[in-house]
Amino acid sequence: MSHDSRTNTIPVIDISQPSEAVARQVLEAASTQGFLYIKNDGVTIACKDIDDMFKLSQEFFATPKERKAEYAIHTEKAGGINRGWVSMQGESLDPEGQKSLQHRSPNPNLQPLPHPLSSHKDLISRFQLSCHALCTSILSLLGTALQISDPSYFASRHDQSQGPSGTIFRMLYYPKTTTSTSASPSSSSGSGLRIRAGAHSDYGSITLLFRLPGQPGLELLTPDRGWVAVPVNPHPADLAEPPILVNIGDLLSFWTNGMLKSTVHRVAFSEGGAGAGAGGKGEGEGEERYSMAYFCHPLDDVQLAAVPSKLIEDFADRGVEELRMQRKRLGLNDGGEDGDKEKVLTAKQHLDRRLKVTYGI
Ligand SMILES: O=C(O)CCC(=O)C(=O)O
Ligand SMILES: [Fe+2]
Repeated sequence: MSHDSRTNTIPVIDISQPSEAVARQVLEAASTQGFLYIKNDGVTIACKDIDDMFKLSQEFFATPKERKAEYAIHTEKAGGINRGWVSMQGESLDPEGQKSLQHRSPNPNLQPLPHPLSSHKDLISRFQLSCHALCTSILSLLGTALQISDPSYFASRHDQSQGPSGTIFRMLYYPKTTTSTSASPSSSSGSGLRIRAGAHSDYGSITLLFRLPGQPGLELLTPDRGWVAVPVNPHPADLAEPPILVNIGDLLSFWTNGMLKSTVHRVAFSEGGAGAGAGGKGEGEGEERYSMAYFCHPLDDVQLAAVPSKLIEDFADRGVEELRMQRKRLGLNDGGEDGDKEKVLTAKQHLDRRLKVTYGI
């Protein structure tokens, strides 16, 4: 498996005019690669808000470490479990330096936020709500394409006005690495590759990922071609704005008998430059990197029973082995620690299991 500039064929889908044909395109990508791009129409999520959020993130991560540490993850000041500032090596999937701030989301009454975020609550709320609106559109298209009798089956179970959920918005910063960290055996592949976020799949239903042109590094694991780079903008000549990258998380995979794919991905930089350089003109310079991820989760008490869709029922036999492997990879016993194979988990129980594996809490 070599690290090179092979790209993949993740489609860019325009969902601004939703139709059954568009829904089928979304399902096709979600059930094969587990990744798709949504053309950024600038309406659901304002381009200026994305730019302003990145500027805010850069300002935040530039503040002194002691200031950020006051809002450390899981502390009361930062809003409790799975909220707050994560420094280097705070996560098990984080071998060489990724820093992040986790927001409970979307929430107009934002958790206590550190400077300078505390002065930009309107922007942060608006951005998170617009992310959620995009997730809702994607979930509705999936419901349509799966021919569920209620096409809003997924979307309504993610209606955040109906109760708490595990939805998290995360601002990420990968600092420039130093010589000493690059020598670390856990983080270097020995082939000039630095792993900045270890191989993992996401916990939730769907994730929206925002990256900056010139800062690639994301790779997904394909069954036939190994690690493949995911460019920030796959068609820079046609798309003035990078499309929004969407990936399916574990939960939507479990929920659909493995029909939708929760694909393993990582962030890796080659020595002397970020990413595999596969993302178009100007990419591959510098090692510092910022990204933002919106991890959309269903309401805590949603039961993750198989979705009432003929397509999913028909898929059940094929998905069995895949789901078994996925549970194993995630450190989840078959049926859970309580050994109850048939038990239907709620979204919260599922998230708690993943957090336990990641943070040991
Ligand atoms: O920074 C990135 O591009 C991806 C981060 C990621 O995969 C995650 O936080 O789950
Ligand atoms: Fe991820």
